[in-house]
Amino acid sequence: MTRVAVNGVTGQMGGAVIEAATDSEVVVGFATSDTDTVDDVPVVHPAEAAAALREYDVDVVVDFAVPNGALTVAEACVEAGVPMVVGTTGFDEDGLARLQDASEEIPLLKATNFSQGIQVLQRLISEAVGTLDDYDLELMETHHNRKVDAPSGTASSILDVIQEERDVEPVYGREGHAPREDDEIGVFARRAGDVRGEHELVLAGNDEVLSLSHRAEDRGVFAAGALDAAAWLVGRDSGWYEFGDVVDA
Ligand SMILES: NC(=O)C1=CN([C@@H]2O[C@H](COP(=O)(O)OP(=O)(O)OC[C@H]3O[C@@H](n4cnc5c(N)ncnc54)[C@H](OP(=O)(O)O)[C@@H]3O)[C@@H](O)[C@H]2O)C=CC1
Ligand SMILES: O=C(O)C1=N[C@H](C(=O)O)C[C@H](O)C1
Repeated sequence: MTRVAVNGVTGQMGGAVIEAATDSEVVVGFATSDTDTVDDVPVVHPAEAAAALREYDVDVVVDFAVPNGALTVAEACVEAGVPMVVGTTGFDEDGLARLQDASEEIPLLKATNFSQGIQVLQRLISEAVGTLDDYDLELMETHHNRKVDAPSGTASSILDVIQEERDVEPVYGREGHAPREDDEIGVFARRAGDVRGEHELVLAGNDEVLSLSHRAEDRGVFAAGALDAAAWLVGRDSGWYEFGDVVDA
């Protein structure tokens, strides 16, 4: 069985990963709060992560935490020579560059969304935006009221896919008094209740509206995808990998 360490083990996704780990074993977790165990998994402070990776003979780290915490543990993975799957979202440019640096030393797979449906949605969006090349585009996402980063990592990735096809300028949370420009894309983030994650792209023009959307119904879908990615990553060469590499394999 693959021996997994979970960064952010006390969080919503940390719990989902422990629950989904049936073909692998979660042997240790990292979090900053003063907690000894989560579901019998020992919890270690991220500052001690490198030693814990060796002590618990960890094969791979699965991370769903916060950007600073992910970067601390990425450095520990480099020190201990352990591959890392990064699910945390909301990195700034400097954080992304530090992850890239880590990927020169260890196999590192980063995805803003570990559901297979989002992989397919991104391909459909690429085709639709390329084909309906003069339609207005508007991107919406909805998440639970505890989510701290906006727009979601997934929405940012979808925007990247769109910008590969069209030169559009994002307008975040439009307000005020101004005509819509042809080259703009409205991007909207809603936070309410316990919504697991909804993303929708609307394409409108020529007397029609096309809507492409995805809804995650349980965090288990992300946890299962991340664990698949973790098992796939063990034994790979150092480098930067994406979830598409796993799904297409
Ligand atoms: N890629 C994907 O498919 C998905 C990505 N996500 C992303 O995963 C991340 C976590 O989401 P979620 O579980 O809902 O969030 P939570 O707030 O529930 O959990 C965050 C976790 O991070 C821990 N944490 C905080 N600071 C640090 C630190 N410095 N080092 C290590 N751990 C730390 C918290 O514990 P403590 O306070 O005890 O340290 C907690 O365990 C978010 O960025 C979210 O966007 C979520 C779902 C799917
Ligand atoms: O915080 C979440 O919950 C989620 N975060 C990811 C994101 O920012 O896109 C993935 C998913 O939508 C759930």
